[in-house]
Amino acid sequence: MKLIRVENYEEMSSKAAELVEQQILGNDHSVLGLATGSTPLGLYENLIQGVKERGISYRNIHTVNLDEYRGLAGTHPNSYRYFMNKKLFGHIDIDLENTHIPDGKAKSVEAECERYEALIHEIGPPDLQILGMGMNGHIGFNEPGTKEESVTHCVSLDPSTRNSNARFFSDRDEVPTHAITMGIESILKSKQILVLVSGKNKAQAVKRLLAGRVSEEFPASFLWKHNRVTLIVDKEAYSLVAANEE
Ligand SMILES: N[C@@H]1[C@@H](O)[C@H](O)[C@@H](COP(=O)(O)O)O[C@@H]1O
Repeated sequence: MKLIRVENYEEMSSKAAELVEQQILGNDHSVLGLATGSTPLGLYENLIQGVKERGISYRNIHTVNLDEYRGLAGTHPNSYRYFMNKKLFGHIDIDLENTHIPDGKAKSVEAECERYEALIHEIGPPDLQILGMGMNGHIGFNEPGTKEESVTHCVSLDPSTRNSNARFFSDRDEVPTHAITMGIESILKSKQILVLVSGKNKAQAVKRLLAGRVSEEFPASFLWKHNRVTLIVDKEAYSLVAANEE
């Protein structure tokens, strides 16, 4: 795992954008794996700037998102489809037809998971997958206990994840109880993975990740099984590791 230590959220976001744009400049037909949550927001702002100021084009780019809440339509303001359209896709020259996110409203969740997993393979595993990390080490919505062999599946969300994501909803009870997520195996198929972690509330998780012990109990630790992972971590998120080094 390649570690890039940066000062703060802004630096993490611009460094990440630099790496994403490098990928696009190297191959303008790249497949990007995208994430939601607060962490990649700064990255997306930088990517939007890249279109306006650096002439980056997404015309031939395809994207696959990691996950979607079960039960929310793409028009729901808390759905990840809505988030992606608002925060990124609506501001860049991407063809929306080339952007993929599981359908939270699909009638049959099993069929939707199968369709989505097949789609990832059809358009190719992402050349570059962006990941955030939950405080309990979840990646996508792969909660502790998820098997390494997991592909796209429906999960019951951990109470801690629902609590933490409640900040996006007007009421905690509105946070969906289930989600569709790419599995650990689906994520590890990506050619390259870029993990972004920022802030004090992730310091414990960064410490656990960098301890290097691979365990189902901490899903992000499976990233040690991939040979092209870059972790960009800011000072606060790295603080507990730094304290140990002193
Ligand atoms: N499903 C998403 C993840 O893809 C995200 O990486 C994580 C961290 O969120 P945040 O970046 O807001 O801390 O939790 C959410 O539940």
